[in-house]
Amino acid sequence: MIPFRKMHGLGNDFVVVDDRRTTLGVTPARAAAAADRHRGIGCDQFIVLEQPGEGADVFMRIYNPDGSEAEACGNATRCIASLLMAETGRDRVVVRTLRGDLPCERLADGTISADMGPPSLEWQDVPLARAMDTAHLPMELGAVSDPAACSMGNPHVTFFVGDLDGLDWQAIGPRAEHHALLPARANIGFAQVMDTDHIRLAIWERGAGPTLACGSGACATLVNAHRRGLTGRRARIDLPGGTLTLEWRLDGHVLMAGPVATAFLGQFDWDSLAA
Ligand SMILES: N[C@H](CCC[C@H](N)C(=O)O)C(=O)O
Repeated sequence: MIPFRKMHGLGNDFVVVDDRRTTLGVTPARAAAAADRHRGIGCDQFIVLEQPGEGADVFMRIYNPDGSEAEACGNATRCIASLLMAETGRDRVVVRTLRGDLPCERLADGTISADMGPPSLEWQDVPLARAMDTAHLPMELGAVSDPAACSMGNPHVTFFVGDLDGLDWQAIGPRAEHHALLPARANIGFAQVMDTDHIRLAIWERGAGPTLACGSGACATLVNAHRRGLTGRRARIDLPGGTLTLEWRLDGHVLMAGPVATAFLGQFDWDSLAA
């Protein structure tokens, strides 16, 4: 049997397996089977801990429920950082991901902060299908249009909307995710700017659909809101599952802080998931 830990940040939930001293045989299909909420354990992302090599405390691999691999996941970064902090007794750890090394810190109030690195604002880096200004994409989908895009290692598109509650964003999300301008698909944010330091945000995640929160999406939203002159460099971002505190530092790095939790521990085997 394979032991796992079920964790979440603001209800963005993860199955975490530790493959640092074992070879569990994780494949995209197996990760997808474990993430299935009806036939598996169920989660927004399936997280595999691996040996990092020099310079980091752990390598974190991230699978979406459709089996695709994500380069970044802000909430899982914070969850895994808290695990490593408990393991090492330290209040600072470095989580290595496909996106790079992300330094994390336990703050005085017990929340976990992650340095998600600088965004990429070039169209090739998002990536977009052709050269354009990433602050204004020629994309119109029913009630929403003119989004901004950036990469936090993974691709994000942000629509700024007047009234989030009145918007059927779950219908627009999958159409935007698969839009022809987005060759690697993208995570799609719907942001209502309440004030220059306060945003309400709903996210349609690439490969996962609607989630209660998305950390990298919150980072991208602050970046895009500031580029559009809608907010300052710090904001509280309210997601369906709770609140994240964001700062786009002057050195370009985006910092994101919020709570993490372990819901339960369990065990499973690949064969019963495949049934
Ligand atoms: N929930 C994650 C993001 C997962 C991103 C994934 N859906 C992708 O394909 O990029 C977060 O907290 O940042």
